Amino acid sequence: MPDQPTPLPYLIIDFDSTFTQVEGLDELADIALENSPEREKIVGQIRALTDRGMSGELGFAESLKQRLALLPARREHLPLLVERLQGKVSESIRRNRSFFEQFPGRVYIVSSGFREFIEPVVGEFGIAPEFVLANTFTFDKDDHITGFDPDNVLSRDGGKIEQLRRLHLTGPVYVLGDGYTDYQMREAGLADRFYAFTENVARPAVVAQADKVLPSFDEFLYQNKLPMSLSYPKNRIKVLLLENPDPRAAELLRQEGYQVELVPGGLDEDELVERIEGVSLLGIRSKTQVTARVLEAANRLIGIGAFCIGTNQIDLTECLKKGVAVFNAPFSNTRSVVELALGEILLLARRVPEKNALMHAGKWDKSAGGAFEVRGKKLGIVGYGNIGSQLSVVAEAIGLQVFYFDIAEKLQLGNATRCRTLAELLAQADIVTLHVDGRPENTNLFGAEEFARMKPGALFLNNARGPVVDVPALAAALRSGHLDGAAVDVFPYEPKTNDEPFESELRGLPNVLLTPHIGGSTAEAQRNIAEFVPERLMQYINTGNTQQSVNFPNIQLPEQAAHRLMHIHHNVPGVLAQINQVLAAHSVNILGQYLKTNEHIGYVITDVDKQYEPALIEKLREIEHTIKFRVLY
Ligand SMILES: NC(=O)C1=CN([C@@H]2O[C@H](COP(=O)(O)OP(=O)(O)OC[C@H]3O[C@@H](n4cnc5c(N)ncnc54)[C@H](O)[C@@H]3O)[C@@H](O)[C@H]2O)C=CC1
Ligand SMILES: O=C(O)CCC(=O)C(=O)O
Repeated sequence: MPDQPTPLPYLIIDFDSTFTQVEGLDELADIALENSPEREKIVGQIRALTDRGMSGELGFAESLKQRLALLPARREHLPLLVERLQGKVSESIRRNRSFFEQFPGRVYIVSSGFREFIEPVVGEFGIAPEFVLANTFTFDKDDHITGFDPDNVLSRDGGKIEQLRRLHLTGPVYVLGDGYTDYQMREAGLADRFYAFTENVARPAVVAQADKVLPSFDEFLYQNKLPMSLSYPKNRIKVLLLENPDPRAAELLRQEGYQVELVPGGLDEDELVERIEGVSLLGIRSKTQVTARVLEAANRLIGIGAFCIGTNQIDLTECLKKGVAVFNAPFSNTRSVVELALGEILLLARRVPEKNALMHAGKWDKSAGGAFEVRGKKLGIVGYGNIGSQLSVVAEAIGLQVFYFDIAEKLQLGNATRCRTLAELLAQADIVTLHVDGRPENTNLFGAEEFARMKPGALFLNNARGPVVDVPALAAALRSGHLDGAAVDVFPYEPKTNDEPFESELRGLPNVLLTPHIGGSTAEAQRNIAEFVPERLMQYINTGNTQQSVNFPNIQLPEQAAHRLMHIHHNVPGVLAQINQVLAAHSVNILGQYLKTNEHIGYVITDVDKQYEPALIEKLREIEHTIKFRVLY
């Protein structure tokens, strides 16, 4: 946050759809009509009248009169309404409650809504009744709401203007609101600025008149260098999402208040270099290469979300050196890949790819030649991680004997047999399936030599990564008849978009199933990923939690009523000591401190007393070997 607070101007804040997320009268109608068959219809009519009044399409007094005529509400409904509105205070206003408490006497609520429900809601924020200027209801002897007090200036057209005039405020006056009547105070020359508040509703006619548009109250505080609960407004955080992750991802990130931009398909290095400036969070899938050059151009990048398992497309070490945390979805699509592999094994064993092609060409070839049951056959799994081991379990359930080879020590599941070398596995497996990761050392893990070691007539599957297999060698093994079939989902080069043609030596070979990298492309997997990855990114931004980051030291942090400072530095001796010296020199009390390092960086989270001088932040930033420093809250 900028550190020099300016004197607070008078703030005139609207209530309905600004201070709260909703319109009070719409909610009152909803409550009053709870058991009425007409509820939906009447609430809809009231909403439409509210909108027409707010956008300036219908005179305000007329809109209010027509709404109240439709409203069958009673005094007893008001406490219910207040309770509902207290739960619907705008998010950014709610989180900055202490701001309102700090500046009594500077904030007025000027509303054409009703005092009966506004006062108790804003009162919780320290705004006293004399700073609430609003209409009042009239009631009949049976406590039905009959209308509004016509002597109240706010019930008339131009009422807010007259009300503000009567306040005789001296000094700058800023108006924050979502409606045309809020803008009119500025138009009448009574306010210095009109801020269109769009967190809940953005009315084009109102936005067009605004001096500034506020997607959140944090943005107002930030622009005016006023104290705020967040260190940085969320609406300033730009997210770039590539390769079409499930729409739920953008929805969650937008709900958080971030600006989200979507680019269908992937971007090549040059294109990404051009687009990455100003981006705080980048979301990709398996295609986009995040290289050192891209990271060099990424001047604001904080985190990368890989909406997939594999992260070999990202230069993880360079990310570390730039202080960029990377998160993936390590098991959201595991089951989908396993199901595809199992299906492929069964189809290849029955030569379905070949029979299917013949049938489509009008050829009836009923024969058992080359077809076999998988029961009792040996399945060799190379890479016994999440996918490999899950496949092991389901493959055993249909009678396959499982053998596996992994470079790491792995828990043996069910009756699976561990092979000590790849050669041992290849010599006995009837079907070989790859589930290794795409680390550079795995490039061409399978070439002519490995295929030659496989049993004649064996089947081969690659659902892992394209570069792991030497495709010309695989094609040769299939053409020669040494291998009986293959299923391949991943390729050394994959088209960037669905419009680009697919080229491969494997095209046209019999009993070869080719799929366009869809191992994880199921509704379930994509939805799981779209929830998992944004959650990790948001947690990192909000709390510094790096649990499950693929490159950062993993720290799971407790919640603390404090200021939280995040410091990422090159892993050299003495940085923690320097941080603590700076804190001590500013008499700041440390409430909690968490440090983890890896070979490249040190990651320190420090929770400190609420009170500190802005100069402290500058000093922490200046510490030698600092890569990134952020005040989280
Ligand atoms: N086709 C698709 O759409 C999808 C493909 N994948 C690919 O599948 C890979 C595996 O996924 P998970 O099982 O979740 O990863 P994982 O990290 O849990 O398992 C990978 C295993 O391979 C082992 N390994 C690495 N190199 C090896 C080698 N040379 N020889 C033997 N073992 C080796 C590792 O020790 C590890 O146990 C991912 O990295 C990704 O590349 C993942 C999801 C979808
Ligand atoms: O669905 C994708 O884009 C990639 C899936 C994949 O290969 C992975 O999760 O690693």
